[in-house]
Amino acid sequence: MGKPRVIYWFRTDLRLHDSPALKAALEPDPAVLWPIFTWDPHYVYRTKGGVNRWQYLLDCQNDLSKSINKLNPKSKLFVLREAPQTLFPKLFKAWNVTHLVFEKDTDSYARERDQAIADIAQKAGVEIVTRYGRTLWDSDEVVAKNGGKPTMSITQLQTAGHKIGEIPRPIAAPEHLPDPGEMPVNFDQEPPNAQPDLNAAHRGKDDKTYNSIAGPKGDFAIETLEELGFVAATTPHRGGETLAQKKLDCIIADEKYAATFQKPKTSPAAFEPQSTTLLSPFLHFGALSPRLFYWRVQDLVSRYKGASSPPESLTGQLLFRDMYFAAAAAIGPAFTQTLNNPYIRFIPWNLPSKDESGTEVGINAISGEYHVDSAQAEHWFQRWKVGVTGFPWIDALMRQLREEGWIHHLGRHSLACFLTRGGCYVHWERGADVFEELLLDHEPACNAGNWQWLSCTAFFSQYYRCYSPVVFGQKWDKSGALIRRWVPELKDLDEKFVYEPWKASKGALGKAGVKIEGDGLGERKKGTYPEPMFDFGERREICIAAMKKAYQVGLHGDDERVKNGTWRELFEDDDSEVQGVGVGHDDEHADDAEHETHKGKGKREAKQGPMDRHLVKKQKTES
Ligand SMILES: Cc1cc2nc3c(=O)[nH]c(=O)nc-3n(C[C@H](O)[C@H](O)[C@H](O)COP(=O)(O)OP(=O)(O)OC[C@H]3O[C@@H](n4cnc5c(N)ncnc54)[C@H](O)[C@@H]3O)c2cc1C
Repeated sequence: MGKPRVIYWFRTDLRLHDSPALKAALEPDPAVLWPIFTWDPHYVYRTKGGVNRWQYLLDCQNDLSKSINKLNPKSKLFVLREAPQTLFPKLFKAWNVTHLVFEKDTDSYARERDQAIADIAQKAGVEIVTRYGRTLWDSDEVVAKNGGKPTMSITQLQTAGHKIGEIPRPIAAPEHLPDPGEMPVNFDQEPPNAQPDLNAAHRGKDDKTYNSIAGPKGDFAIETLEELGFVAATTPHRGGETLAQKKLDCIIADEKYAATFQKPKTSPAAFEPQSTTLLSPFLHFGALSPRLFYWRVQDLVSRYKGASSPPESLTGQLLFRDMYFAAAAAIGPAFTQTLNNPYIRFIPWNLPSKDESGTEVGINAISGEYHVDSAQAEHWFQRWKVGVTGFPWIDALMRQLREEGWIHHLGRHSLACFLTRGGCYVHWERGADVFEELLLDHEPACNAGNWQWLSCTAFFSQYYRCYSPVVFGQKWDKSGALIRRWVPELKDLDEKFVYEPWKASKGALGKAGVKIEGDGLGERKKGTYPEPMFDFGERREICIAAMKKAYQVGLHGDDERVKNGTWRELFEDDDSEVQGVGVGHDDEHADDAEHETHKGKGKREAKQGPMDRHLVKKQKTES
C-alpha cells in the first residue's frame, strides 16, 4: 500500500500550533497533504453573522494560509466553494484521497454534518481521523464523566475534568508540511440553496460566493468580502493566529495582570485598552488554542505569589467556556432554545420564538421568527437592538457592540439583564439572536448558555439581583467616559446627568447642546437623545414579581404544557408580567401587533395580557 493521501479539513482550528488533529494528519508521513477549507452554505446563509465576524474569519484564513505557505511554498489554505456534504464524494474520487482528518466539533449542526461526511467517507473507503482540540478537555468525555449529564456548574465541570485527568499540554506547530497533490476539479459544482439568506441585510453587493468552485481565478484563494457581497467591516479588531500569539505574549508578559486577574474586578467601561484579554474571537475561530492559553497562565500562576484562582482567575474563565461546551454537547440541538430543553426554566416572556408556542416544533427555535404578542415589548426590543433605549449606559454598550463586535462580559450582563428579567421582559432567545449576529466571538454554546444564565432560566437563579442601567455603570465609570465615546449626543452633558439625562434641567441640556425627545427610532433629529423607554425601578419590580411567579409554577422547556400551550392556565389570575394571550396554535394574527404599534389603540388592546396594563403607567421622569 502506498503512503496516505490526506485532506486536512480546517474548520474550528485556524491555526498551526497545538493542533492535535493536524499532528494526527502528519503522523503517518503522508505522500501528499491538502490543507483545505470548504465554504459551507449552512454558515453562509443559515447562521446569522454580521460583516465584522466575516472579516475576522477572513483575517484568520489569510494568516493561516501565509503560515502554511511559509512551511511549504507549494502549499497554502485551499478554499473550495461548495457544501462539504456534496463536495467530498467528488473530491475523494478526483484526488484519490485515503484519509480525511479534522478537529472534532460538538456543535449540533457540525455533529450532524460530520456524521454525514463519515458515512460518505466509509462508502468511498476513506479513513476519517478526528481529534478534539477546541476545548481544554474533550466535551463528550466531560459529559461521560458527569454521568452523561450536562455540566450546569463550574464545580461539575471541575469534578468531571479531574476524573479525566490533567489538561493536556499544548503541542508545537509542525516544522514542515508535505506538498499538496494535484487538485483537479473537473466535476460539476452543486449550487447551494441560498434561501433563506439570514445575512441578506449585510449584502450591499451581489453575492458571488459560489460563482466557481476554486474562486474567480481558479486558484482556491481565500474569499473576499467583495465575493461574499458584503459591505466593509467596522470593527477595529483583527484576527489571525500570528496576532493571537503576539497578544497572548503581551498578556503573559504583564505577570501581575495575568496571574492576579479577577474577572469581577475588571471594568466593563474600560476601552482602549479594554480590561479583559479580548482573546475570545481568536478562541472562537481556533486561531488560539485554549490549552496554550491555559498552560501559559497556569505556569505563571504556579510560581507567582498571591495569584488568583478559579472561577475568577483567567484559567477560571476558560473553565466556564468548557462548562458551556460540555453542557451543549450533552443537551444537543435543544441547548440553544427553551423548547424541548429539560434544563431550562419556562418563563412566559414576551416575543417568544414561533416554535415555542407549539406551532412549528423543530430543532431550530432561534430562527429569528417570533410572535409579537405585545406591541409594547416589540417596541422596546427594537429600541434595545439599535441602542436608543434612552438609558445611556445600555445604548453605549449596544452601539459599541454593533460597531466593534465585542463588549466586556459585564457589559453583556447589563444588556442581557435589561432585555429580559431586569426591564423589558422579552424572551432571552431574541437577545441571543441579536448577539449571534453581532458578536465576533459568537459561539452557540457560550452565547446561549450565558443568555440562560443572565435571564435566570438555567445555570443561575438569583433573579432578584438586577443590574441597574444607572448605578451599575456609575460604579465603574463615574464620569461616563464610555457613554461619551459611544453616545456622542451626550458627550458634553454634566457628569451628574450623563447616566440619567432625563433628570437634567433645561439649562443643563441646553449647555450640552442636547434635547431629550422621541423614541430614537426612525430618523432622529440632530442634537436629540431619546426619552427613557420606561421607569426602570417600576419595571424591575414588575419583572421580579413575574419571575417569582414563574419560578413557583416551575415548568421546564420539555414540559408537555409548554408545548401544547396549557401552561397559560397556571398563570391565570396572575397580575404580574406574562406572555400576551395572542400566542398559540389558534392565533394566526399574533404577528399583527407589529403593525399595530404604529396604529396606536386598536382591537389589539382587547387581546392584551395583564402585562400591558402596567405599561401604560406614566413614566416618572423629570425634565
Ligand atoms: C449574554 C452573553 C453572551 C455571551 N456570548 C458569548 C459568545 O458567544 N462567545 C463567547 O466566547 N463568550 C460569550 N460570552 C462570555 C464572555 O462575555 C466572553 O467570553 C468574554 O467577554 C470575552 O472577552 P475576553 O476574551 O476579554 O474574556 P476574558 O475575561 O479575558 O476571558 C478569557 C476567555 O475565557 C472565556 N470566557 C470568559 N468568560 C466566559 C463566559 N462567561 N462564558 C464562556 N467563556 C468565557 C473566553 O473564551 C475568553 O476569551 C457571553 C456572555 C454573556 C453575558
